[in-house]
Amino acid sequence: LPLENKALSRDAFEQEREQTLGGWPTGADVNFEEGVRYQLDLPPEKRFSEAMRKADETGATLLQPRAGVALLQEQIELLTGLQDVCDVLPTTIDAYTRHNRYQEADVGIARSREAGRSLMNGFPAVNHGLRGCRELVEALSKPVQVRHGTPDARLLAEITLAAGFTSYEGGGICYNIPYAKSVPLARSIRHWQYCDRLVGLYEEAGVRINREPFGPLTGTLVPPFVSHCVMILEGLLALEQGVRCITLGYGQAGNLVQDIAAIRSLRELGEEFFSAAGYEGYQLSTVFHQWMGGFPEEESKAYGVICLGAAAASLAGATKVIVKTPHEAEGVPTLAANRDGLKATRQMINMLSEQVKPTSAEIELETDMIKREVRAVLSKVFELGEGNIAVGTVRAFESGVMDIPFAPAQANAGVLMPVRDDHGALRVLEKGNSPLPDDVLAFHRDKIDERARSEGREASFKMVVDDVNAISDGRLVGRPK
Ligand SMILES: CCC[C@H]1O[C@@H](n2cnc3c(N)ncnc32)[C@H](O)[C@@H]1O
Repeated sequence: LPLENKALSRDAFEQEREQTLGGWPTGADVNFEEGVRYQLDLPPEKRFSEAMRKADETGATLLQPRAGVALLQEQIELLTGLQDVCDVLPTTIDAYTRHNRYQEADVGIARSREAGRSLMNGFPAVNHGLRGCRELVEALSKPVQVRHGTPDARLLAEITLAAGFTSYEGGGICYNIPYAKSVPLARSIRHWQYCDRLVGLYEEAGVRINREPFGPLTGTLVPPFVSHCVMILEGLLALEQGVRCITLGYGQAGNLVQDIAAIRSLRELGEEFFSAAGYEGYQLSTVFHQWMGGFPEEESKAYGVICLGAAAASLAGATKVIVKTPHEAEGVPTLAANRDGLKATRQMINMLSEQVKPTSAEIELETDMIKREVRAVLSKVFELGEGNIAVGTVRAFESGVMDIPFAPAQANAGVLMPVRDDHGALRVLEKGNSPLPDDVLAFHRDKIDERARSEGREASFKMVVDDVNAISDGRLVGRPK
């Protein structure tokens, strides 16, 4: 498949659609015009783009959990049990569906029915099909989003969008590099151009669907500039396919100054690059994911992590926060645990939302640093692409210009290495082939040296390992034992 950054033609799209809808019997129920009519009939309070627009208008930070179980009635009960303590709803999709293994998802459904409880780690929306997904949407009073990790998410998009989901998470980079081992990047990017074109066709028919690239990536010490570059590239690729409502994401790193700077710079860089590319009339918002790394097992300590994430999201002015639960260290949370994480987050945000957002010289410095890093990397990506950012992205990963720490994908170089500085901010210990300017690299090195001196040890991979375990062990910086 030629990889170009051009809106897919209607012919190419229709041809590919035939084959996509044939991927599982439930695809046969999907009819685009019927899906558009269903979407147009949804009331505004069930439309994600409306909720995000109002939140940015009023300066609110919306709360959203993750939630997905195998069976339809249980998913309806679960989301019904969550919707009074959150602002927008998820449906987290199971791992079989994420890898297009619908036959095994069928078995998972049957075994869950026999067991009388969910034996899957998410909702198999393709197997439940248009009817099941519509029943879910109709049972709820708030907007619902598809959350998953699918390199080839075309059939999932066709079914869930026609069913009335009004937001779709993911992208060709963010759902490949952290989620797949050997899916060629060109292929996942191309498949996500289909998903974005489908959203573009809904948009052209008057239905605004929100698209949310997955910001945290591997969720392990990812420096802000690294995920920001992925967010902006996926935003540009989506805009070219006709998407006009985009939420750029970022995973909490832990240092408050850096997290606030990360969210503020993400929105500003989004505006900068999207308007420089000539796009206008789009809706841009941000989402802050509460800590995605290892969690303390004790629920009391888990609440500490959840509340720091809630505070950071509010102080940063994020449009939305993805909420964790006190069961994070165990696995799929119970409804009660999910509700408790949301209520603790709501308490924190309510207490902060009336306060003046803090600014400081440190936040300004961090914001400026992130912007310089992103501009340096993206200008190299554009150069590599010779006018085609899709090809530029592939070449950037092949050459290590873009490199995501701790990613399983063969497409990822895996040389760039982050480490926390003495205040817990993420710095670059090993730059790999990242084209960061020398003075920026010197800034990172000085910050790391400061920690090495205060800990009386050399900066090393040992520090990184200590940082990976620090928060589950009760702190931010992985100090020597
Ligand atoms: C981004 C994926 C990791 C996060 O996603 C949560 N997660 C995964 N699957 C489910 C599910 N089926 N229901 C509720 N939360 C879920 C994990 O706990 C973790 O925080």
